[in-house]
Amino acid sequence: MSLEVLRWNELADIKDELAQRDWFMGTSGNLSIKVDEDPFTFLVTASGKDKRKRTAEDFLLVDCKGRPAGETSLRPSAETLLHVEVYNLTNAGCCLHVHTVENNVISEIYGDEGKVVFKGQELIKAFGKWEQDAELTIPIIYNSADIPTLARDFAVHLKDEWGAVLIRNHGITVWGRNGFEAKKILEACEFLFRYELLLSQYKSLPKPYQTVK
Ligand SMILES: CSCCC(=O)C(=O)COP(=O)(O)O
Ligand SMILES: [Zn+2]
Repeated sequence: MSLEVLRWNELADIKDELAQRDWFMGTSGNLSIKVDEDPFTFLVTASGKDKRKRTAEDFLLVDCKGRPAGETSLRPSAETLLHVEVYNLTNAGCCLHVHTVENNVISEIYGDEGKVVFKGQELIKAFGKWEQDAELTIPIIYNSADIPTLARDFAVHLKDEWGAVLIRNHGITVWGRNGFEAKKILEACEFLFRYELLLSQYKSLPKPYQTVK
């Protein structure tokens, strides 16, 4: 089996899992996985598809600038430039972008601060943060409609080989050294977002309802 087919199947499996969680509402989201270093190529989702379906036209191979690497009628994701930045600036092997209600609400609540910080949460260990008082900071960037501008703002936060950036009222983009790691980070982020929202709802209840009987 060629490396491209191997990576295709890996990304298709990740896509199926994220689809089962209903993380591709209204054709939103895009995924990519590195295939080769020389010449540099990666597979990226075709734009505007229903990502809950598994078809032979789900992904296309693109080059280091996000242009189709061969003859195809498929259009790479409109947000391919963000994936290009990930592979250009980090050692990542996979990049995932999803829109969920939870990541959008968190990005709006903390948007003016430009970041959301998590502390005292077991799941920040998914980011390799194992120290007692470790903090996880997820940057939040402005959702520029101009994709090159969005990609430039996003690229500022590409320091490590894994990480996450929220795009305000748009979604989250995560990356990792491989598909397993990127998915782990995405799941951890969505857990933390849901926890934060549930906890703030609970805290807003009048005192008697806060008492667990
Ligand atoms: C209908 S969602 C708007 C575009 C977007 O944010 C997205 O994630 C999906 O775009 P793509 O071109 O990758 O299908
Ligand atoms: Zn998007």
